[in-house]
Amino acid sequence: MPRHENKIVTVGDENLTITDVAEVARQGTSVQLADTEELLEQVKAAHNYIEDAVAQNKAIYGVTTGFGGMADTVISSQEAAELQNNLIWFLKSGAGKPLPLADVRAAMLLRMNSHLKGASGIRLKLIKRMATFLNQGVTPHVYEYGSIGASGDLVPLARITGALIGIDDSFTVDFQGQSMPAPQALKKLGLKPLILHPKEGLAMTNGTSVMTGIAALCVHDAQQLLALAMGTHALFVQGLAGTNQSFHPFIHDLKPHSGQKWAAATMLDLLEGSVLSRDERQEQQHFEGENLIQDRYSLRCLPQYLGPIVDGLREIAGQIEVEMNSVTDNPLIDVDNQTTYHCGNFLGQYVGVGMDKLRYYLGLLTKHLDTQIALLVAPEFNNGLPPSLVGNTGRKVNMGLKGLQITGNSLMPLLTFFGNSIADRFPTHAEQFNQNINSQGFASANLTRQTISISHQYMAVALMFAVQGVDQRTYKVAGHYDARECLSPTTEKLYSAVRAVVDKPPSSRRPYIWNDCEQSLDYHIACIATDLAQGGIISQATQEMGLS
Ligand SMILES: O=C(O)/C=C/c1ccncc1
Repeated sequence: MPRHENKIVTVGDENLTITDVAEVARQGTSVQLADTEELLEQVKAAHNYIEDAVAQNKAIYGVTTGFGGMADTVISSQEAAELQNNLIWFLKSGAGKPLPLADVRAAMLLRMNSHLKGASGIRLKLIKRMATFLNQGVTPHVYEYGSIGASGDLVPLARITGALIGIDDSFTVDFQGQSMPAPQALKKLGLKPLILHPKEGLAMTNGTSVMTGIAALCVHDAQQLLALAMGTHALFVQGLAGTNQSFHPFIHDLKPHSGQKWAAATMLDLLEGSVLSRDERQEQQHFEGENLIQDRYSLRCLPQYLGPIVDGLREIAGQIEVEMNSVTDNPLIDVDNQTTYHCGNFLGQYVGVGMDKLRYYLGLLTKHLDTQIALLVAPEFNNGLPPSLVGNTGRKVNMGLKGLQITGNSLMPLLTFFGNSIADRFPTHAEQFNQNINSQGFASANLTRQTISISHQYMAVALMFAVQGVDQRTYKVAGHYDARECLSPTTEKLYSAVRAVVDKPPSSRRPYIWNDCEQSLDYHIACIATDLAQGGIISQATQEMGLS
């Protein structure tokens, strides 16, 4: 994992952002606890409240009672610690493949953050242990199935907790790339195994941190995909010799949805200075009836189509940030009033519904790109480009980007399929009817992670079409194939980044794809998709373009 040497994310005093989560989870940025006296006192006071309550045999759910549908069982103060340690055992029931390490890191960061609000009754020692794991690159192995997102992510968080305390060798971790039993990892870190105190097992496991961690990373990636889609559309408009007139502010001030206005203004900026698209902000260019006087809907209605996606994504990002900075266990301890509240903040409904919507938006986003590709390959609609964007038309056996389009066509329906919701499909009898309503937030976040990965593959295909399209439009306009000279200066950055990633420098003599047999398109897709997944050269370009 590349380390962000200079940055440290402080946890506990301010709200964490989605960027903070992405940096800690993926780039190895270090974390530190805010050392505000008041904050740390609050955490200690909540734990003391629990210790006192147990000593006095007070009835508190999950502390001196059994769990969930067995909350009618009385637990004595002598058994109160064992109850918590046993919780980790009965929840050791995950299934499937391991979750990506970055997702588990995100989860640990968010669990720390939640506990530092001082309403959970957990020892500072345990919270600090999560920081140590994050900073030392030690990540518990967690399974990808096992949470219904109702009493939070009980099963995945139990794996994390068991590893943090080193309860048994069957709880394993990744220690800087090496798999090992958690107790061995603790030894290497100079830490001793811990026994959970009353409430601590519940405080650790009863929360939305895993699904929210995954969701935060998905939102981060989706924002990047939206930025990239904008840049790619701007290349498509240029490849198709489209107009910028439909993005004129006059139009969008008359239907002023914020996402629509943003999309229109962004397209105008992206196309500024292009000699490939038609600049018709003032008036219509020369028209002789050889083509439609206005562009087809996928170009002309671009802001109206993308607007709800832009606004929707913004809303989801806001909700995920609130969830990230929330306390999500039960019961919650009110130190000031020396009392506890039974509640259900662990229900991950905002994550479930938000991630359902996010996948739906990703499906819509790709469907639109697929439509532009369909225009680009059809001589009837592409304003004079060769069929399937064949490079060397003199070589009759060349079929151009036919296979590439089919690959894109195989991915797009998958993405709209994944746009189906899961939050509305829940097990009706979960946990003795106690968790009889549940969010499926974890499943929804996991499905979204898969959708993001397919979207990266799709986006690679779209970018390859965009590059070939603008090269061929350049030839029509300027008699050579080096699109850098004709593109708007902003979109030139994206174009050049793609050419760099596939290691095919632009040339005035040939477009990106000339003869079919001269490159492996599957290899190019893989190079671009990997660059996108890693936030590489192409993401840097969208940042320089002011898109992300
Ligand atoms: O009802 C709750 O608040 C929690 C339920 C639960 C069930 C199983 N394990 C841990 C917590």
